[in-house]
Amino acid sequence: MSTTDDQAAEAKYDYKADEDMRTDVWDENLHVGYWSGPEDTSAVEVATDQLTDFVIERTRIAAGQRLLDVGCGLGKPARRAAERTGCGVAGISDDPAQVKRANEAAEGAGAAEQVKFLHADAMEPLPFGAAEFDAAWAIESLVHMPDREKAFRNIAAVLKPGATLVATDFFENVPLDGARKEAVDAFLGVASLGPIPRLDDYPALLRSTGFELVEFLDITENTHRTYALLLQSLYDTEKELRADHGDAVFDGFVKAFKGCAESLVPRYMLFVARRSADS
Ligand SMILES: C[S@@+](CC[C@H](N)C(=O)[O-])C[C@H]1O[C@@H](n2cnc3c(N)ncnc32)[C@H](O)[C@@H]1O
Repeated sequence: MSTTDDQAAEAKYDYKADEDMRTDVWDENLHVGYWSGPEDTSAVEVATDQLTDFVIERTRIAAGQRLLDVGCGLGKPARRAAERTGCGVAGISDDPAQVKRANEAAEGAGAAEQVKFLHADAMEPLPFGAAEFDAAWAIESLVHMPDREKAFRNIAAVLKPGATLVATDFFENVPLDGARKEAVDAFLGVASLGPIPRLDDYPALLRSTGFELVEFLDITENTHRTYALLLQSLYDTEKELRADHGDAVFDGFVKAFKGCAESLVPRYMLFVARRSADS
């Protein structure tokens, strides 16, 4: 290592400034992969689509219905939902550059009529009418938001009563200490993520924001291979990454992904919730 661990831990990667690092190291799906078990050896682009498919199935969205994608990234999951189900999708991101890229990609795929992306912040009331959507999802975006309660209230306001919300999120089931705490702190710190919620708090959080929890799945073991693969990918492109982003950022990522790969943290969930009829 060319910097100390302390310097690496302090190095902050500018999450929004550089989309290309994430797509070069990983995929245009900006989320973890899903592997059905040890025998599933799918490559990253397949495994990340497998996670998207897992989410799509649970939205129960159908042709002609409208899906809200909260934290749409580069729009690959939304395009897949539209293609597989025939639904219309409105995606939002608080990053205008992402929105532009997502709309260009939808246009390129001939899906611009069916899939549209807008610049909007989920911490503010959303730019849609009441009860406009049949379903919503938030794939790995909640961990970027300072206040999940606000996000859920804003989403609830634009969903039909009985509509489905599916989300993936990180969580903590037991207080972390030692190597596991260090690994999670490094992971959150390197990309300014957090906070990570406690599992016990989740059902009440949903209830108080207009949802009922329908299904909860701990998919940590199905998704955790992500960190070892990310680490491998960092090493594969080490020279370019060090040149483009500096040693401190590179070393910070290595530390974070290595710690996670070795400690089975952070835990990762998928939940399905139903918009309450009376809120
Ligand atoms: C890890 S990426 C996931 C992107 C996409 N869901 C996917 O799976 O490919 C997180 C996304 O959440 C978005 N995001 C973070 N905070 C947000 C906020 N307050 N409002 C809207 N989008 C937000 C980011 O801009 C980014 O698009």
